[in-house]
Amino acid sequence: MTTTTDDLALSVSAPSQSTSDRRIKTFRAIPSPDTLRNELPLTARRALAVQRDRDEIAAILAGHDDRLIVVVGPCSVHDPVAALDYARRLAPLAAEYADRLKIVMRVYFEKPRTTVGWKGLINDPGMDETYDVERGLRTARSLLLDIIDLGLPVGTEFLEPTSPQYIADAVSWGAIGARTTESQVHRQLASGLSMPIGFKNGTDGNVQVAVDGVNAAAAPHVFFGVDDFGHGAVVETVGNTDCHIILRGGTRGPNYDDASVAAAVASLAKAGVAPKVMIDCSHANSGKDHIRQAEVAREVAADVRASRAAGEEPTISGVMLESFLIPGAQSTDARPLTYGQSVTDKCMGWDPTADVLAELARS
Ligand SMILES: O=C[C@H](O)[C@H](O)COP(=O)(O)O
Ligand SMILES: C=C(OP(=O)(O)O)C(=O)O
Repeated sequence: MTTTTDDLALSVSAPSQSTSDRRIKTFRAIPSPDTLRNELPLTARRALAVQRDRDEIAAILAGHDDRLIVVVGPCSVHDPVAALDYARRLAPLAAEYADRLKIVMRVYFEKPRTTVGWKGLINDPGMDETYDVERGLRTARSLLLDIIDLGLPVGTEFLEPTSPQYIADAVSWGAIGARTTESQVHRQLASGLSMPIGFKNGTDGNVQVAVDGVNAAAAPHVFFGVDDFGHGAVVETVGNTDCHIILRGGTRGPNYDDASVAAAVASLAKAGVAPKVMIDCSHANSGKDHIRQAEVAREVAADVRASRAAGEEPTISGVMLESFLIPGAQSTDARPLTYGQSVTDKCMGWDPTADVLAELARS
């Protein structure tokens, strides 16, 4: 290659200008998934429990088990002590209603934001913008193991495409959120995840994007990822046929009424997907009003009861509730923080949660 006078002039005026990483402040190394999993092992006993729970959830979604899946717990985990305290209250109810409900604790470590905000315990465990992701991953994994030891299956939203490598072995059910349900990256991810996955409808209420997500995740994919040792890798998946949609309402209002559920089932049938739906009683279905969540859950319970009484197989196979020890929500900036209260969306308190679980069990 010949060097021109222009090249020479450029190299003198800007000798070390790189075109890459112009907006990156730092890269910080973190342990590989393999290192963290060895440090906090799932163990054979817990792995058996996770596999049994995944199988039971998949059987409910396939219509082979007529229990109702109930994903219940805080909007987000910020304090592992309070989350474990919640799990200790939930575990006896999960055992008591086990013949009618499959209770899964909502243990959400990654929060998708409408614009900006705290992104969850893995991203910033101190909620102080120190972003100690290594501590976040360790705390998250350790909490999952403790909850499994109480006999509860764990459900979480998968948001970062590489974080599942650190925790997914301990998760029995997963969600792809309303803000990422249309994302190819998340559909590919779901196609390789080992547990049933629910796709939320879009924030605008578009259900078709969730149906498309279920269909896309059922197919095999090849994409960029990270292997167990943290090395860049090409990932090939076999596809995940245990996926379903979650109706969470949208900007035009709730979508858990009979007509909306029937329309969603018709879209699923048209796409050749099993007509199984989970209703999120929170978010746009409750207008983000935590007190309204209980009413939504009661209406869903009545619907399930009515279809059973009519001898029909209910299309609603699950519900989701955002619930914590103390009702409502507080700011992430509050100091001191109120123990057991959400720092993201408003949650139902413990007592109404226990009442709703009893009602769902009766349905
Ligand atoms: O479930 C939690 C929130 O609704 C979601 O993360 C969006 O939060 P935001 O609108 O407060 O950013
Ligand atoms: C972020 C959540 O919900 P959605 O994606 O429906 O907004 C959530 O369930 O925490």
